[in-house]
Amino acid sequence: MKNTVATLAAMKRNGEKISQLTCYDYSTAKLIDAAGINMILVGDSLGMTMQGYKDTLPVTVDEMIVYGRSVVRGCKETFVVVDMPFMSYQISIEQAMQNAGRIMKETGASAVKLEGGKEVCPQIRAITAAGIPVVAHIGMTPQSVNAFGGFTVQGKGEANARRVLEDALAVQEAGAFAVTLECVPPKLSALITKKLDIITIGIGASPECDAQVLVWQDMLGISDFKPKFAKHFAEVGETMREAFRAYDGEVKSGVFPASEHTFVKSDCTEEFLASLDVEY
Ligand SMILES: Nc1nc(=O)c2c([nH]1)NC[C@@H]1CN(c3ccc(C(=O)N[C@@H](CCC(=O)O)C(=O)O)cc3)CN21
Ligand SMILES: CC(C)C(=O)C(=O)O
Ligand SMILES: [Mg+2]
Repeated sequence: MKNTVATLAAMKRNGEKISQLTCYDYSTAKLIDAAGINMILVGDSLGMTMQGYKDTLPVTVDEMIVYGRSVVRGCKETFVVVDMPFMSYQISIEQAMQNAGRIMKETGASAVKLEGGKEVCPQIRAITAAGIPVVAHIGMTPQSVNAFGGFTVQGKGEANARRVLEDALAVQEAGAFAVTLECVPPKLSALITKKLDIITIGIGASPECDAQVLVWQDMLGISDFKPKFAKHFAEVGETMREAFRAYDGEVKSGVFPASEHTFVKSDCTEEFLASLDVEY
């Protein structure tokens, strides 16, 4: 079944959990789509996982579009959300709409996501008014890493908890159809999930959230990144390292390629090859 804003909202109403993974390429998108994952996030975390930056700030709209359209081509049923990168929506409503429009037109995604609470509600209102579904993202918003002084848990203490709840209510009121709660403590994110009609998507949050998201390299043990929430569902990184070592060994020992990996049937006879006498 194709996932849409309507089917996802119905899942929340029926108390069914929603799965989301990040993804940045076509081959992985096909695997995620075939597994029945409801949503993909083409996250600006690609600046770290795919490009090796220390944070997400250098990522551009053009880059999000290249990765985003690759993922969309791999999805038949999964709902694709693309992150708006740092400084592509903060400057003005006009800038936010222009970039959200470009992302939708040039990737074929079904929604955009942007970080922030009350301060980005004018942008959320304008983008949704243009018919573009918006996912908000509150709590630990990685594009503010320099303001936070690190990727640290937000919503600690009563004043911060109140602010996170107010942000959640504000983005819902502004028209977001879902909100990501990143590193928001469990009781607070459970309360937000109860209070909101829109979908809450947890990462390092509560199992009570309507949806959960993880970075795909983290859940497969491929990244060197191990925050508390990054459960490994397989050790694919170790499997890859072993396969690379095996390949290296077989190339160097001459075991690979074997005759079944070569085009034996298309070959010329040895007599003919011996008769070749070509000069430059
Ligand atoms: N590979 C990857 N996975 C992610 O989940 C992810 C990214 N990259 N890049 C963008 C953001 C950054 N994120 C982060 C980064 C670090 C922590 C972290 O180290 N958290 C500490 C808690 C710190 C505290 O106690 O305040 C932890 O121990 O989990 C969490 C989320 C989540 N996102
Ligand atoms: C970690 C998730 C929520 C994200 O925003 C990203 O992958 O960029
Ligand atoms: Mg992001």
